[in-house]
Amino acid sequence: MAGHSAPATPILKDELDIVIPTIRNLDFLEMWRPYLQPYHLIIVQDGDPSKVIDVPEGFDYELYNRNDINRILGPKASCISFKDSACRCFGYMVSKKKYIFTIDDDCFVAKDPSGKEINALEQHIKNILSPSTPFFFNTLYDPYRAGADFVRGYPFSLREGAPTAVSHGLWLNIPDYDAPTQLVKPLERNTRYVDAVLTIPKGTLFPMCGMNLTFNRDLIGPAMYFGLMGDGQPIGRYDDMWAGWCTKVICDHMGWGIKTGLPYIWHSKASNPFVNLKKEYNGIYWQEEIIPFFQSATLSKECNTVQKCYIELSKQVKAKLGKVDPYFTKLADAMVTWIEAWDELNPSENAATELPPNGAAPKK
Ligand SMILES: O=c1ccn([C@@H]2O[C@H](COP(=O)(O)OP(=O)(O)O[C@H]3O[C@@H](CO)[C@H](O)[C@H]3O)[C@@H](O)[C@H]2O)c(=O)[nH]1
Ligand SMILES: [Mn+2]
Repeated sequence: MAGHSAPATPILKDELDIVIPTIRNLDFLEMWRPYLQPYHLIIVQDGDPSKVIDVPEGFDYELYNRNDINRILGPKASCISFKDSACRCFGYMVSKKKYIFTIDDDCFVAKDPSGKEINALEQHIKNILSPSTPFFFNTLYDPYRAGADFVRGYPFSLREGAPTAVSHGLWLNIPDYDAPTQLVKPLERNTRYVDAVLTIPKGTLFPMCGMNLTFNRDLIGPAMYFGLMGDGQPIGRYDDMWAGWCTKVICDHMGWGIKTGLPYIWHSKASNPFVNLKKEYNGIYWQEEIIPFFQSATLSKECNTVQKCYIELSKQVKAKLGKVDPYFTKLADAMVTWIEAWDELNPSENAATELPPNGAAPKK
């Protein structure tokens, strides 16, 4: 019949997995159904493995609980956190897809100022498929976005941009504040919708939040280790931060970009600030040492794969942060275990992205 074309295949349908850590339930997926149903879900069930997590009808998924993680990784399961959202990184490891979108189970579809629902995954895909500009700041924000461009004075030699490794989305309603800020501003809600996507400049760290995040797994997957947190650990709620700091140092070294801004999700649930303070206390104190460590971290040109960069970083963590607290020695060892487990589960990807001899950013 004229005029009727087959429904368009959702972009990256077979190249992207959606990773969801959960200790609750997955009812939130009902609101996301129009946007996420075509994609494969990897659900990482935290906490009691005997609890049954119901997945809404019609979603294509695989679900892993702690028994599965222990069975699949054996002793290497020690690097995967228990009773902390950091467990989500197991989903990154078992995925076989090029891209990952990870979202928390208390994040819902937000609306833009016009009242239109935001398809967060669609915006993440636009971000991750278009280049970044880490080497020279474009004052009109994302130059690759329709209706924008590079401004006068922007070097033409840099307008090809760099491969985008990470797309970091934001949150309306409950902002991702630390416990002290939550305690002094319990009623604060983020109502400000900023219509922008920015590349985080090379040499600048940022606080990566894991609740609305997409990354190119083929490029940066091995660096996305959400560090040892939760049960048995002296720190919590710094898993995504740790991954973000390692990832940014490695992206800067490899010549890749990280974007932040659109898309927004609606974050519905404020976790308990007092519980969070107990989890975060050491992190708030230690980060005054951690940040200078990452700001001064250097990687040699022999570090031409993400795995090699990560192992080198783990050695520096042990040497320099091990003095701050024995936890960092344990974390450095867990970083190595993570890479060993990653390479064991992803043997074909071991020939990871290597920087060509001239050091130019690899094309992927
Ligand atoms: O022990 C746990 C606790 C939670 N989860 C799952 O992880 C996400 C985030 O949990 P929650 O929404 O309760 O926590 P927030 O404080 O809002 O999360 C922010 O802090 C980061 C934690 O490091 C998180 O990425 C940020 O968004 C939910 O899906 C819980 O079900 C868990 O698996 N295990
Ligand atoms: Mn939350």
